[in-house]
Amino acid sequence: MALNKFMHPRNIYRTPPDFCKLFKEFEEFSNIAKMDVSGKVSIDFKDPQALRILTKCLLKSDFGLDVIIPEDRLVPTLPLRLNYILWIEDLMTSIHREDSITGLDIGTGACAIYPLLSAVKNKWYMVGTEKDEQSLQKAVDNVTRNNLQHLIKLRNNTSASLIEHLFLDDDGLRVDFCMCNPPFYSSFQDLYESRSPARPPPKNAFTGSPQELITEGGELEFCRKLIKESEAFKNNILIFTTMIGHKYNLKELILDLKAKGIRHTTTEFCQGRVTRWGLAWTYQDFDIYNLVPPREKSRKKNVPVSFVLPELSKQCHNIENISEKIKTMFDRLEIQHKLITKRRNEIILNFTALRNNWSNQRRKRRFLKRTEEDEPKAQKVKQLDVTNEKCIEIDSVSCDQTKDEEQKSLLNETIINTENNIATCSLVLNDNSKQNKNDNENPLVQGIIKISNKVNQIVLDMEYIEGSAGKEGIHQILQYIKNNLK
Ligand SMILES: C[S@@+](CC[C@H](N)C(=O)[O-])C[C@H]1O[C@@H](n2cnc3c(N)ncnc32)[C@H](O)[C@@H]1O
Repeated sequence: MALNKFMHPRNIYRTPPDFCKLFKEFEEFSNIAKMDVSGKVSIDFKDPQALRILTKCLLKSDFGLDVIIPEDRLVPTLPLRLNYILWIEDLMTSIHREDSITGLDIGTGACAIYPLLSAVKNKWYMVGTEKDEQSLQKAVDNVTRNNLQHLIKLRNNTSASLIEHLFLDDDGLRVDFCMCNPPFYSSFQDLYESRSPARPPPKNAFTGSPQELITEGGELEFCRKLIKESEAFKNNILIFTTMIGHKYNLKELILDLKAKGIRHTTTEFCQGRVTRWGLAWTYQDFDIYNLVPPREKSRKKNVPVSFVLPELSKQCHNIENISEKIKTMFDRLEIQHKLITKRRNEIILNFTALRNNWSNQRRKRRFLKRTEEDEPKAQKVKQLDVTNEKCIEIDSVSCDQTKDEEQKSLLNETIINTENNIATCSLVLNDNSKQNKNDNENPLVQGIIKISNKVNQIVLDMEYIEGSAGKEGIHQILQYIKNNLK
């Protein structure tokens, strides 16, 4: 399930870009795109050049920006960049900062993408820092080409600090916010290992230079350093923010802030099938958590799917017994579960599935039967089952997206491929192996199951909380329960 609907409500890319329009408008785009007989336009998301041109054309058509994206640097994903800027807009509005806003972008990259978008979209004054001289030079060129020097100042950072260097020359410098998209990885090995060898190669192109992707200690240490430095400049920057690529790092950083009693809030940046997180903290008297609450909260208002359980036998038809049966099924499926509430008329469990063990049960049973009937032949079949696991799973996953939607959804997630996280590179629509294996720490499905007694009926309510399989995962697990409840 694509996450586009969870994009920031003001993100223009909630409506996927019109490829036909780009095809007509930009010769460059028409050179890398294909138009089929029905007039549908598609591009090869595996081709970094295609991604670069797509992003360049979108920057031009949607923001009037003329940007050169160097071939050896990241192609910035626009849906994600916008999600971050829109969240900062919300933070600024919440503290009544509306005019003459100044922001700081730490590690602005060769496109100076955040300063450029912030300047044209919001007329914010932006300071961008960069430690890679080549990227800095390209960034300066991009700012000059767009005549935005009056709003954007770029600074070389030759120091080991993240923000301290800015205040050494000018301790009176005041900015409303800082933002940052840190390099994710601590080493080439970290970058390489973030992708499990068990997974097929990513479907989308990967771009980015080592200096953009790697930093000592990875993003966790980078952000910790920023938090530490922020203490010394608590009155120079009203709200500190950073983007985070891994949820487990977000959790660690929240613990750090909590331990220091620093006010903070978080958000999710959803685009395509990839989620990133935003963390903001302040030393000012702003209750930012309540002013701009974490977005996950609103997502939890998912409508549960309900099912009235058929009565199997009078003695067994009670919520305790049903809950025990479901727990046994969850154990069999390696779905972790925990009792949340037990009342006279309801039992509530939460559950987390890290891998899909519920699909193709019939097929698996058939294989098993054949194994019993014909041992040597079955050995071969079993082998096939393992190697073709992905193909088999693909059959089982109901995919309600048309090819058209696939292309659109790819736009948002591809781009993530061009970002710094290879681990999520393969989260493309067609890659249903994700439905089966989840090499990240992200759950495949996380939900809540409520078994309740309602007017002599036992009702099962299942609610989706999060997970890469989306609500479809909940429907599949419910189907498994229906099929196996005896
Ligand atoms: C993941 S890239 C992000 C680039 C751009 N902001 C974007 O979102 O596309 C991280 C950038 O931070 C820069 N960087 C790393 N450490 C830095 C530091 N201490 N000061 C300034 N820039 C730094 C890198 O050179 C790289 O360009």
